[in-house]
Amino acid sequence: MSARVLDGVAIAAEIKEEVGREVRSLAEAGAVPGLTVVLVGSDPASEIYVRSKVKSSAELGIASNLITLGVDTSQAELLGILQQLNEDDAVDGILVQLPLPRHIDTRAILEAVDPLKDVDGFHPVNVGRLTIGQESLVPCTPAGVMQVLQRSGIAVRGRDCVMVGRSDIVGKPMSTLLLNAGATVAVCHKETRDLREYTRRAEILVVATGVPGLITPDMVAEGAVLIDVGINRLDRREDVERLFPGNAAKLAAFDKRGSVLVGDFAPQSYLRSSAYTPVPGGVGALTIAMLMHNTVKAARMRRSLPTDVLEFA
Ligand SMILES: Nc1nc(=O)c2c([nH]1)NC[C@@H]1CN(c3ccc(C(=O)N[C@@H](CCC(=O)O)C(=O)O)cc3)C=[N+]21
Ligand SMILES: [Mg+2]
Repeated sequence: MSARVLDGVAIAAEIKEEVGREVRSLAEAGAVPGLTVVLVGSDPASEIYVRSKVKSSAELGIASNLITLGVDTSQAELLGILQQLNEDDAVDGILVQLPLPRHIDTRAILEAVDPLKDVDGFHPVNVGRLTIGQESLVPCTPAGVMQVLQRSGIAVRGRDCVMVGRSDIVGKPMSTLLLNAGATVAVCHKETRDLREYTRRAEILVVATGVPGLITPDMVAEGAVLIDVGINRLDRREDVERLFPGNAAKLAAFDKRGSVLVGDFAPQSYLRSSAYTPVPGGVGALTIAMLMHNTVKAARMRRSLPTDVLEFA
């Protein structure tokens, strides 16, 4: 069987186009959506992600603002800034880039964001609303996976789905979304005794562990749909050679840049699938598009405008 590549970049572009239209219609009504991203410290990966969030916002006409704070910013200072942003009527979406420095209590910060401005969907109110199937701001990466499935014509209702990874950011909300969509869902994690026994049953297998090459072909059912949420940067050539034996394209990419991005699936496992999301260019590409979508959705919710006019909620 030859597997279909699920093109995250193309799907993200389609969503961004829709969001751009929604931004223009809000702007015409005098309500330009605003997104503020808060970055504490100077982690190089975080800086890249944050810049690309700000750039995408600008492209779509969202008024974005980046607040960068020193690594030694206190929790109290950060809470003060969030309070100002909560009260600022020009701010529809607030995103505090993670990870935060160790001296800051991440949960306390996430809970200080107004749930109506919580475009990451990490506030307990949004987590709870998602769990009971009420309208909410949904975490961007799992929401992006649902869009990939839907826009690729892959049915979820009644299917056997396995989620590997139980993080609050991906695994838990992803399994909730699949469950709410009518799937049978098993959630596996580091303590799972026989991972393969579960993954081999999956018609849709979603993996978000951060372990490059964790899922090998023997763990994949023939014809399964594979969704790779892992983003791992390899910066040793021997690791690339081990995980991608004979893959000239990956090695060439490594030799050009000194590192490559790889997912949690060993590439040979794609050969058994009916469809899969590549890394890069799969699910990761959706994360920012969904952030843009959530910003528009937040802008509408806060003004009591209907959200069912959006392409999806
Ligand atoms: N509060 C918070 N919210 C987040 O949503 C958040 C965060 N903190 N911290 C870091 C992670 C990571 N993240 C990504 C954004 C874009 C790509 C992305 O565009 N990936 C592309 C390109 C990757 C590349 O080439 O570097 C791809 O996978 O194809 C990936 C990952 C958002 N995060
Ligand atoms: Mg996870």
